[in-house]
Amino acid sequence: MKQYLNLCQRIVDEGVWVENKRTGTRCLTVINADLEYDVGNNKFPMITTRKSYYKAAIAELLGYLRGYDSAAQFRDIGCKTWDANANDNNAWLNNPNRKGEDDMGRVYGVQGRNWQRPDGSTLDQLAKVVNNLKNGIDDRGEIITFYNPGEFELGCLRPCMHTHTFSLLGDTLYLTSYQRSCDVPLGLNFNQIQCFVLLALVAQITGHKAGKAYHKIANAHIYENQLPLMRDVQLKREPFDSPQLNINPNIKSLEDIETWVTRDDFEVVGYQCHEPIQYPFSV
Ligand SMILES: Nc1nc(=O)c2c([nH]1)NC[C@@H]1CN(c3ccc(C(=O)N[C@@H](CCC(=O)O)C(=O)O)cc3)CN21
Ligand SMILES: O=c1ccn([C@H]2C[C@H](O)[C@@H](COP(=O)(O)O)O2)c(=O)[nH]1
Repeated sequence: MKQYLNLCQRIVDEGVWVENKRTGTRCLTVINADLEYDVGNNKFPMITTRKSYYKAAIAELLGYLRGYDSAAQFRDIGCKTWDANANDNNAWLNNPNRKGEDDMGRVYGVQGRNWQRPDGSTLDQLAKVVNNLKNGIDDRGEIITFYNPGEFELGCLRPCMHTHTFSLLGDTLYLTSYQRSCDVPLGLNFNQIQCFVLLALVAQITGHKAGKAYHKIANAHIYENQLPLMRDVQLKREPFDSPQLNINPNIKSLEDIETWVTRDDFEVVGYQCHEPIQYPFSV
């Protein structure tokens, strides 16, 4: 939690104002942040200086792992975070590739599970990585990337946390995740949880111990309309100790994740937090 607050404070102290055309709201911005999460010792990186809706963050990750392409699918599993980008952004509403209400297009999990090859066949990046890791193989390219510049115009938003690299050292699995753009008050609260859960889940279904998850962010920002709440409210609070995350031990395969796992297979114990803060969201 301290590393999160340090990043927030760094943006407040050293950030530079950058105009943003897509949302029309300028952002206080820093470049480069390195965060790490101790998954092996189950220190769940949930924000404690405000209430964190961790189940929605986990549901969003489950949707990515299943290759969802519609905000309605995300809503059905308990996550409303894609409603605005699918239905309220003018550039996407006017894009002829949008297939109607709730369509997100070829973003995130679509690329992860259904990457299109030039010959028309598709590639399942996640299945390849899980199969290799299950067999103790790390070919130094156990990478899942959602970043497909050739198909940006087919999706509502370019992926933010775009690439995940898994590494095996003996029987311990590590994760390095890359993020190009980070809304620190809103998005990072979700992204920290997702890095942690992605490593914990993949370690569980491939039969390895989880080590650390490393999270590398290029552009980390606070939108101008979020700044007073961050600077004058959230940053004035003292954090509590990290809680722990219990994952249903019956989750044993990628197929389990695809078929029956829900956000209720994840339970946090020992979570103490301050009052909720509702940050404005820029579409
Ligand atoms: N401007 C912006 N920031 C983001 O963080 C973001 C996007 N856009 N677009 C794509 C996804 C959607 N994400 C979101 C969207 C909404 C919340 C949000 O409203 N969170 C609230 C409540 C969540 C709930 O009740 O389930 C929060 O207080 O954390 C979080 C992440 C992350 N991404
Ligand atoms: O997982 C996510 C998804 C999105 N974000 C934030 C980062 C930016 O504030 C916006 C995306 O806007 P771009 O103009 O495409 O950079 O969404 C996030 O923090 N985490």
